[in-house]
Amino acid sequence: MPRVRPINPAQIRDFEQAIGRPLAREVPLAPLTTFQVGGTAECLLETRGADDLANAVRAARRLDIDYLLLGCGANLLVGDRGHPGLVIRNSSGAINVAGHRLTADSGAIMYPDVIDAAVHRGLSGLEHFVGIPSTVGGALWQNLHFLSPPPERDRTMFIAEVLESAQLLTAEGEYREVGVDYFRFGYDYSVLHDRDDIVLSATFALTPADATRLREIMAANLDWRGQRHPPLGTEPSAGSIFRKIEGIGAGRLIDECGLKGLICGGAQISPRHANIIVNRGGATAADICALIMHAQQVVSAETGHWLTPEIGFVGEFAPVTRLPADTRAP
Ligand SMILES: NC(=O)C1=CN([C@@H]2O[C@H](COP(=O)(O)OP(=O)(O)OC[C@H]3O[C@@H](n4cnc5c(N)ncnc54)[C@H](OP(=O)(O)O)[C@@H]3O)[C@@H](O)[C@H]2O)C=CC1
Ligand SMILES: C=C(O[C@H]1[C@H](O)[C@@H](CO)O[C@H](OP(=O)(O)OP(=O)(O)OC[C@H]2O[C@@H](n3ccc(=O)[nH]c3=O)[C@H](O)[C@@H]2O)[C@@H]1NC(C)=O)C(=O)O
Repeated sequence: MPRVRPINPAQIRDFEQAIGRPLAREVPLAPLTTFQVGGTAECLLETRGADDLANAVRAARRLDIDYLLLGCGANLLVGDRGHPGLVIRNSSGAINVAGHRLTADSGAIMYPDVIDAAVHRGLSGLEHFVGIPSTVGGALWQNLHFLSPPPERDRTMFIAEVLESAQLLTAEGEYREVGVDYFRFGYDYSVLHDRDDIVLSATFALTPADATRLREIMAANLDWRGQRHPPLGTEPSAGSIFRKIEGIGAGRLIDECGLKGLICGGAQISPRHANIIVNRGGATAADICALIMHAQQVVSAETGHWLTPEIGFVGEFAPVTRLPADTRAP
């Protein structure tokens, strides 16, 4: 992973001048991620709307500042040495509904804010993604997905299916409205993985439906997740650590290798779902990396499958010094 170049005093001064307000300094990033892990951001800006986000990104690019665009921090592990550049926290959260179309800023929170706004008006298409931490921008980046409603639960539903258009600040610095094809969506993939485009807002084309039925689907999906995944409120995590292995299951492989419950410092392979690592309190990024590497080595040796991380690693990492102990806890 490329090193983050520290932001220098001249860049800070010029950036503050460009956006017209001071940056927050030495901001702990752990509380801004669902893992609750990681060091500090040298500088942090909270955006105040889609225009503000675009201005901030344009200024960072013009001044050659290394920046991280942070949504809910739900799919990231921040290194213990933090981010020595600029973190732009996307807090642009406007949501508008007109007819069956919902338009939201990219920093709007999918659940509860965006999903509730749709369901409240009896609009179907987003209710499947209840309980998954994500901003609208993060949802497009990873093609947010969940299983189709019960009783069938026979396919995976993707946010791409209801996306109509999005406003981007492109890698080339242009403002552009694009349709769904632009994103080349796949499983856990969009073109945003390979291009430095920034999503400013998105419009979803939804379908009128009975709000009671939508709420039933939401309740069933929350129940499904509650039974299988460790609760985020008490067991912080970043969801699935490793990419899906179609037809086999990354979680199943780790489970079959007997690694559930394995502890390293404050981190643990969840006893509930083997593809999720939880922060039991005081976990460091190094603890989590040690468990990731250990699971990769054991699963490779025992099954021949190589587990590829699905989460993003951001900032600067300290070396892994502590190895997983063969202690298990429920
Ligand atoms: N199914 C599940 O149970 C879970 C799913 N997830 C998924 O993880 C994602 C988490 O979203 P979120 O917390 O908001 O994202 P994060 O804050 O975790 O950011 C992840 C990456 O998304 C990219 N990104 C975020 N916002 C934008 C934007 N406006 N424009 C372009 N790229 C952007 C950035 O990539 P870059 O650095 O390349 O610019 C960033 O590094 C969701 O897609 C969610 O589906 C997470 C946990 C559980
Ligand atoms: C949690 C995430 O997404 C989830 C998403 O919520 C659900 C529902 O759509 O489907 C996927 O979970 P999953 O549990 O099916 O994925 P895997 O970890 O590969 O597990 C596959 C299968 O292995 C089995 N399994 C799982 C865990 C375990 O401890 N033991 C076990 O045997 C289960 O039968 C499971 O169904 C997504 N995970 C991945 C890696 O794609 C995330 O992206 O962070």
